[in-house]
Amino acid sequence: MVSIIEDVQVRKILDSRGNPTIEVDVITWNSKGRAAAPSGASTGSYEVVPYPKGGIDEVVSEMEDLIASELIGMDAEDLVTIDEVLKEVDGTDNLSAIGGNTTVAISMAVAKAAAASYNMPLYKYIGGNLVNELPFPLGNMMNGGAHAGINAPDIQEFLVVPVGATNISDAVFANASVHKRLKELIQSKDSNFTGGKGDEGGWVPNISNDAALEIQARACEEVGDELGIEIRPSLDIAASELWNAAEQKYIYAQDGIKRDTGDQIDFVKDIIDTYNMFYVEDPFDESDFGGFSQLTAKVGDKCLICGDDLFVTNKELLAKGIEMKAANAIIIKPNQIGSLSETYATVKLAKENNIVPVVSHRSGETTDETIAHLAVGFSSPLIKTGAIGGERIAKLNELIRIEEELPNPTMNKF
Ligand SMILES: C=C(OP(=O)(O)O)C(=O)O
Ligand SMILES: [Mg+2]
Repeated sequence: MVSIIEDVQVRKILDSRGNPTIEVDVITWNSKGRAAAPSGASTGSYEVVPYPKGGIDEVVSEMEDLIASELIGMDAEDLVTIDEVLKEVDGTDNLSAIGGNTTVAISMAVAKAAAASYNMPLYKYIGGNLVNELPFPLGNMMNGGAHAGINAPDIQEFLVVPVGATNISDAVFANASVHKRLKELIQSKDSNFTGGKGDEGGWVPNISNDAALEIQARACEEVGDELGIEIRPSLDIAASELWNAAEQKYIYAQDGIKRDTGDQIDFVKDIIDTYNMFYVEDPFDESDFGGFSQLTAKVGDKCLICGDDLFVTNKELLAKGIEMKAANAIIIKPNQIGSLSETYATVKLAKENNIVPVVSHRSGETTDETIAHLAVGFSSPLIKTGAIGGERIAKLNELIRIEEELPNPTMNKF
């Protein structure tokens, strides 16, 4: 079947932070695909540029017709060529002319339109008929750093993974239970706690990093015992946000501590050992492949060390990381690289080299559920998409629906 594109429509919609973001409809002769782009707050320096200088308004008012005229008549199934045409229309190295959020929303909407023209869900269109694995959800429990206000911990994300869950429904409800338990535990430690949440729905406590690590571990243990499901703590340190290049130190403002790279290696290793961490993301600055390599050599046999700002979903940066043995996991955020076909190429390279691909949301999200389909379609062992909040549960609930549709669903393996 040929899924000829008949129209491309671009609009400005709200994201979860109340900022404008882009939504695209791609219409073929027999189907429609819709996708919206997310946005980051702790973005990596080597991500593509999300929008042209004039922002989304410039895309909607000046570029919609240009983009549509290029794509109309093309086959939505030929995503690689479509993504190349979008890059040619942009004409820059970093997609700054039409914006990586513009190209990624179009790219995802094209794939969804192609899938819909076969009456097929996106995960099946990408992963094939035999795909049957659900990702374990990395649930966001407490927020600090760039995703929270002052007095919050410096570590950006305190996460949990219900590694003992045998189905996605138990897994997402286990995460929600830990989130509830943590509210009680924070209240007992922090008399100023108002119940405030960060950008990704985690609580924002006014406590030290150590205190947050302790209650995170306690909540995992208590809820895990109650449910009979092993739940392991995890972190996104987002260390690029803490790195002060002039001082060559990581600044932990909440704790009043500065750490050089050697101290940071010891600090993170100690946390991994003490709390039996399952996963630690961005423990070093985005330029410090060496620090990543040293830590991975020490703890990579028992903990996933994941690069987010380090790799920005970029195949070349991942190749460098593979060469240097810098990490054993990679965050996959399609809008960091600007197209679904390049996202796929990065996932493929990761899998070929036993690097765990972790499909992820951004801190600014919409109710778009595409990444749930990508995680299943790519057979990604993990998905990072929050635990509660409308824009987060849009993905989690979609995973529950996908599990129901699959003939022999099973949780993924690591
Ligand atoms: C989701 C994250 O945050 P942001 O979207 O702000 O980059 C992250 O750092 O993993
Ligand atoms: Mg991150």
